[in-house]
Amino acid sequence: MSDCRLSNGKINGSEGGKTPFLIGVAGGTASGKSTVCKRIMEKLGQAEIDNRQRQVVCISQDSFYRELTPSEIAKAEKGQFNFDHPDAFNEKLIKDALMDILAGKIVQIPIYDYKNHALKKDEILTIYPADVVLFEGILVFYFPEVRKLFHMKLFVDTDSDTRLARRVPRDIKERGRDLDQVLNQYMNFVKPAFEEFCFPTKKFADVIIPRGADNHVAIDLIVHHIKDILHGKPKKDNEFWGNLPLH
Ligand SMILES: Nc1ncnc2c1ncn2[C@@H]1O[C@H](COP(=O)(O)OP(=O)(O)O)[C@@H](O)[C@H]1O
Ligand SMILES: Nc1ccn([C@@H]2O[C@H](COP(=O)(O)O)[C@@H](O)[C@H]2O)c(=O)n1
Repeated sequence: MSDCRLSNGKINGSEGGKTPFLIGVAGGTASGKSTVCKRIMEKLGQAEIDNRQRQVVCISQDSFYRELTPSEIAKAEKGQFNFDHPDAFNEKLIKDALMDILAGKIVQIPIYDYKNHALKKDEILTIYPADVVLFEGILVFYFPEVRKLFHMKLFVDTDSDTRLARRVPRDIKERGRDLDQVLNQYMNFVKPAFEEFCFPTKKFADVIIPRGADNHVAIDLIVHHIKDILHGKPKKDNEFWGNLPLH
């Protein structure tokens, strides 16, 4: 394996492995994107499998937040930085990583630390060549150059009250925030950016999943489709799905 280190510490190595089926999973904050991906992996019996042996892996777009300047970090600590704007992400690194994954290379992805608004220094996720790669995040369909890389696009469509009701306790318990900070950030940045940048990308989805992980029918259908791919059935775009929302 030959390695090259990218600017955010990612190391990409050429393995000449298989080209995975790349699935994008978009949706608003706390819509259930990660939970949907987890359910898909569980139903495929992939959740407990060693990273190296996995046929299905999941990557978060949050691993590609760009590094902040000290003054931006100071703003972020007060809930005054816009993490929901496309400029908060490093589009080039997203594209490079996905292209490397599609080329069957071993790719190392940093893990994001929401408490410090930065990538973790001591933790990295190694993505070995897999059959299916899920890439989830609020703006995974926003950048055209990234969007065109997906073989299949899912949009998790959960109503905004439910999303806010989930985000508040999650950000307080898991992301080190207080109530005022979460609500101010939501009203000033998260909600307007969802309307301007995330929601309009729903039209690019092949499959819309209302209610997220509660939608067992949609998840079962997606899993069925992935199993067909893993068992070598042809993987043509929209072969099965058309452009139907799965109500
Ligand atoms: N169907 C569900 N029912 C109840 N809680 C849920 C459901 N889906 C997700 N959650 C919870 O909501 C929060 C956000 O879910 P998550 O999957 O992390 O969303 P996202 O990845 O879109 O931000 C988490 O605390 C998760 O446990
Ligand atoms: N330092 C950060 C980075 C991101 N966020 C928020 O995370 C949301 C995206 O993650 P989801 O799991 O909710 O999809 C996004 O809405 C950002 O506002 C943050 O608060 N702090």
